[in-house]
Amino acid sequence: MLTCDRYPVRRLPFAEVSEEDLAFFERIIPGRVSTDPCELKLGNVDWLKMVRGCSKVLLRPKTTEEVSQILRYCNKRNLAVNPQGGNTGMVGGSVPVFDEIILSTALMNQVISFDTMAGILVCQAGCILEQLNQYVEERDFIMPLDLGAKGSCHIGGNVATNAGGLRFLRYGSLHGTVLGLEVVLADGLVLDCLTSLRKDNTGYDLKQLFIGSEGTLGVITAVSILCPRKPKAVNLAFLGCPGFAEVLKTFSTCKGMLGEILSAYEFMDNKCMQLVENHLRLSNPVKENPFYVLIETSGSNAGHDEEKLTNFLEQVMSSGLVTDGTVATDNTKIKMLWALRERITEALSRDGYVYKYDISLPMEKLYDIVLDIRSRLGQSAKSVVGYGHLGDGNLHLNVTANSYSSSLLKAIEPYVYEWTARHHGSISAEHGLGFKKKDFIGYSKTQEAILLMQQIKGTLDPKGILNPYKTLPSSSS
Ligand SMILES: O=C(O)CC[C@@H](O)C(=O)O
Ligand SMILES: [Zn+2]
Repeated sequence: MLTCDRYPVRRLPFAEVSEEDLAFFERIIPGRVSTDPCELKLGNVDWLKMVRGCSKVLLRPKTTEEVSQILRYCNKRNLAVNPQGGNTGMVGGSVPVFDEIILSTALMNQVISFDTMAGILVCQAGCILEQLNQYVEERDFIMPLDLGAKGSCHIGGNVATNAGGLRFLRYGSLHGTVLGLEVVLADGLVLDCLTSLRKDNTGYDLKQLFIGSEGTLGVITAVSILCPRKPKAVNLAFLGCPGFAEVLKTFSTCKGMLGEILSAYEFMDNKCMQLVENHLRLSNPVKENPFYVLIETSGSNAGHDEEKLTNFLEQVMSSGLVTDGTVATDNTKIKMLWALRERITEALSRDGYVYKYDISLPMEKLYDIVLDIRSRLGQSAKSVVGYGHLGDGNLHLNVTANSYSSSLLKAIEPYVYEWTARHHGSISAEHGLGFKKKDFIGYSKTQEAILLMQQIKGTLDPKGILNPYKTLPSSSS
């Protein structure tokens, strides 16, 4: 179903792509202008198959200069543009809503430089996260972020959406690790903020505006990012907890006993475990429990880390916070245990139509909303699950049903957002607002803040050609 048929959205008065436009693009990027229906089918739909546009052209620039020429032209012609990276987003931000031109970063995939002393990587926006991680690992570093979608997401898309992921707890947000950006603005101007300095307090830090702006303020073409050293020892513990209170106490114990080597603390409920078992045929490595946690440590001395982890495990097992567990130090088992958590999204999408919520809440309230929604929806939902980045106070609440139903949607929204706002949480912790959540921004931001965002958008993109219908609320709402 087309997005414009499912959702109440009206096409803004942008121009339509003409034969002359296509000829112009062909002159700038010969052989990289696609009107092929099969390629467009892929570029028009998000990977969850929940939003679908009807773009008629997909452009694949290789250089910043090409992006600049394309945007300068589109801005003059009043043609709307949808920047697209790996198209792995969760909120419909990376696909057109109507017939916006798809500007893909897929061919902008070159590493520009790597400073082996400082661990600073400079690369084009279309580099795939997993490939970058391999590249820096060969040089004894790792990327500061890791996501389930690493095999296809682009670093430019990660930065544009301020993706969080599994290493956030240790290495923090991209607002801290991104040192510089090169961005092409709506009128084609190239904004070169691609520095690699750790410290630079000269004026406003403009790059921060583009981190998390979801392609609405400019197209990120290159990124400079600080990479941590590759840890010498990595351990992963997969533990079963009898209740959510124990999940929280285990976290607190873990912070005290493993603080400096802790690199991830993730949780999932038993319903998630059942879904990965049933849909993906993965097996539960521990005895059945209401909750499971994954604790990763990354350090520089295997012996020390093991001793710390053993003491911690003795403590949580003897106090009954954890009833069963398994530990992995070798890569194969580590990957196998991570898959149980990383592949929940995939298992959910095989369960049916998925309603996704990505919420920040005070940690002690994190699971209450799952219980509340589960009892509120009763039999009308197939599964209501909770999992996520507990260490960051970030819950992924997902509801599945056999098919899309507007009455089920009405039972969840805006209830979930009201609940979140009441507890001073965020209605989008790490996935952004995209198309699907933009009209709910008011639950997490004040009117003054939203107005200022609209003014910034108006200054940088006066015609509104960049990723329209995304991030900021539609003027009628
Ligand atoms: O599918 C989701 O809702 C969450 C996806 C991702 O952010 C994760 O942490 O696995
Ligand atoms: Zn997540």
